[in-house]
Amino acid sequence: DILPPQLHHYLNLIFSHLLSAVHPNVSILIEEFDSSYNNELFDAAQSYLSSRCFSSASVIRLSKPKNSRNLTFSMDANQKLIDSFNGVTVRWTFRCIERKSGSGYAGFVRSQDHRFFELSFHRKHKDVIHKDYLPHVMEQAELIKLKNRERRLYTNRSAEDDGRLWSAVPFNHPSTFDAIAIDPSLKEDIKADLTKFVNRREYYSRVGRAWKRGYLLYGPPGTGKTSLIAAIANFLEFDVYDLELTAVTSNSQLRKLLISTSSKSVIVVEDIDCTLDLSERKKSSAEEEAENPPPPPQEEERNNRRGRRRQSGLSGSYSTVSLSGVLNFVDGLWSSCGGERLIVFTTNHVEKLDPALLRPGRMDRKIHLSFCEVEAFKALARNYLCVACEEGEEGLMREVEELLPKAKMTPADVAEVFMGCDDDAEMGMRKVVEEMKRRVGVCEMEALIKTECV
Ligand SMILES: Nc1ncnc2c1ncn2[C@@H]1O[C@H](COP(=O)(O)OP(=O)(O)OP(=O)(O)O)[C@@H](O)[C@H]1O
Repeated sequence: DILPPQLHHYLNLIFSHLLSAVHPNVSILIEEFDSSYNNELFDAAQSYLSSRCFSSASVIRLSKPKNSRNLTFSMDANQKLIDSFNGVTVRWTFRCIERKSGSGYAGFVRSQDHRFFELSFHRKHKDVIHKDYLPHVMEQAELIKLKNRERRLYTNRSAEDDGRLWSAVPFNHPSTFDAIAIDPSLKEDIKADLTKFVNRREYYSRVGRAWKRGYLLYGPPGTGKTSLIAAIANFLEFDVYDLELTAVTSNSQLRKLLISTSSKSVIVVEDIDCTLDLSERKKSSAEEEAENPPPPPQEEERNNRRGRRRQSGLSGSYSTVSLSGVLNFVDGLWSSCGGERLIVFTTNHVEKLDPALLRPGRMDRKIHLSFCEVEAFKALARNYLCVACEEGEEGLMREVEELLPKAKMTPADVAEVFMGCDDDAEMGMRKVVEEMKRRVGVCEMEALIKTECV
């Protein structure tokens, strides 16, 4: 207190010079989680170092994620790795500290371990590290990611168990547009729509809209809704996020889930009518918000518990997410982080859905998938039996054409019959005609009983 400020300043300078002479190195800590979300720099460092650790580290962890094509190298705890960049030498250390109790986010218990990288270098290189080296690490990691890119299927169903928002497995669904049996013109129309969508980055930015598109697929079970989603993801080479609304405990958790999705992804909510309570669907979202203001923290926690109970099947099966939460999701405010996303809802009962959900801008395309028609049948016969219906099996094909409209067979029903006949095309066609006749017979019998009752 008695020293004049100028002297203070000089003494400080002298001490810091002395300190840097004794401890010339500084460290940057890069933690796995940044408050609530995955720290992208940690992920980048992990990818970057995995490419280097094979040649430099003395102990390496090697793993092969289930169904993945690639091997993953990673550093063991407290393992050190020396890297150099433009003549600057840096030292990376991987640290893993076991936590006593997990601290949660969004109601989850996070992984018990506190994992982070420690990057050490001489303090005179601070600027190079900050301005050049770290961007270089991010860039290299991006290249590695592109090279090893494996599309992933994310789900929030069991993610809670390992403390994450989403758990992921490689996405290897074999469905393609070639294998999907739907009206050929509808197929071409969907492909053109998707291609146009992914090529319109500039357009969406110019008109000030989130770069997202909403599809609703509706129709009876077994008409190919799930198969079409997989075909779309394969066509666009997008990841898939399978969002189970009944496992989402609140609107705020829904937001967190959506914000953590990556660009170039398809976000799927299957059977939306079964997962969202639409009993008050005639209310506008504003009315609903007025009636259900955001709950106080204790209430939110109660809702979370209720959500967990629902998940475990103890009470009902609907999500605690409200219609307005889902409408906000479809409106895409959360996707302000950029990047294209396709949102797909499926339902077997389109009539149960709130008109607010269906309006253009929310659901841009409504695609009806229905019972098997002639073109779809021919496509299935080609795929499953290698039969070109135009040439062979003409007699049976004529019967199929006659019976198909009355038999109400879904593509799944037809595929099931064909699957049972291995590669025997004639048997496949005969069996499918028999099945159609049986169904038409049942329909006629039911109609007869109905008229007799009347
Ligand atoms: N249009 C189709 N083209 C080719 N295969 C189909 C088609 N529809 C159904 N299938 C076959 O039937 C199986 C079930 O279809 P899928 O699960 O896609 O139907 P869905 O409409 O999603 O049914 P649900 O409403 O019960 O979920 C698929 O594995 C696929 O082999």
